Amino acid sequence: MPEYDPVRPPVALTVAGSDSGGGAGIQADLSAMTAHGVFGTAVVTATTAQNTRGVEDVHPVPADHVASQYAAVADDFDVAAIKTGMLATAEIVETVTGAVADARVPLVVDPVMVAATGDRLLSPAAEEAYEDLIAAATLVTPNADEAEVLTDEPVETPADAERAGRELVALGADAALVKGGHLADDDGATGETVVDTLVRAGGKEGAIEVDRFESPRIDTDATHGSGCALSSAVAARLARGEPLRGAVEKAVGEMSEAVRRGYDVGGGPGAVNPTMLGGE
Ligand SMILES: Cc1ncc(COP(=O)(O)O)c(N)n1
Repeated sequence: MPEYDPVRPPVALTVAGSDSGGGAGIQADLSAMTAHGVFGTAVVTATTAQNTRGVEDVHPVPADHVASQYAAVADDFDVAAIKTGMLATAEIVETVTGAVADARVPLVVDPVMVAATGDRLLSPAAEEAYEDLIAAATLVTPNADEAEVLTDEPVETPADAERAGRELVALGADAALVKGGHLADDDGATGETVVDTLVRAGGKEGAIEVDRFESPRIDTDATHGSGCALSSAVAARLARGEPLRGAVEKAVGEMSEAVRRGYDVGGGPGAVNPTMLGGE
């Protein structure tokens, strides 16, 4: 790996929505990237009028302006990894898929559909448009609900998560991390442990490799921004040149601390603290 130069750090790009409440979206992504010593550039896909209690209003950015933001960044910076978050509409999903098609850098796709507060962040018509973006992904990071929508099958246990991960890899993603925050155990109970399942293509002779990462379940509803921070952490590590499996394992491991030390700001459930991420 090249020696780290703080004046010329690796550059990553987030393509995501703005959370006026600061806990998720672009705001969480840039904090997570900075915590990794990675310079964050940002293409804003939508602004949300949002706080810890919910999403009041969503204003998608016109797709041609999403494309011009992307071109401005791609023309000037040596972007080493890209992550996508909230893409809001089918047109924006398609525009971003077209824009990243020849980027030739790792692409982490967090298929944001619904906020932790239950508010929709993606038009239902856009769910199908995600297939082509997933096919281009180095890693796709759905939670159980998003994995259900993307694979059309229930995702309730780690075994289901593995099946969904295999299906996302069959769609063309190099790897899928199906997050286990909302899953029961294999035997149906909600246990002390959260199991995140990583399915990767490209083992020997095309074999699929499966890893299960276990973390202690933290009893809190202050998980706002956790998906954004995790996918940005993986993108930042990939921008630093780390291999995928290790990047995911470290990012998943560090998320416990980001949740445990979450911010208690605003009247609703608080947000994770992305500055806890980015260790060696
Ligand atoms: C702009 C934006 N992007 C993503 C999320 C998802 O985050 P969460 O599921 O934690 O609410 C969000 N609420 N707002």
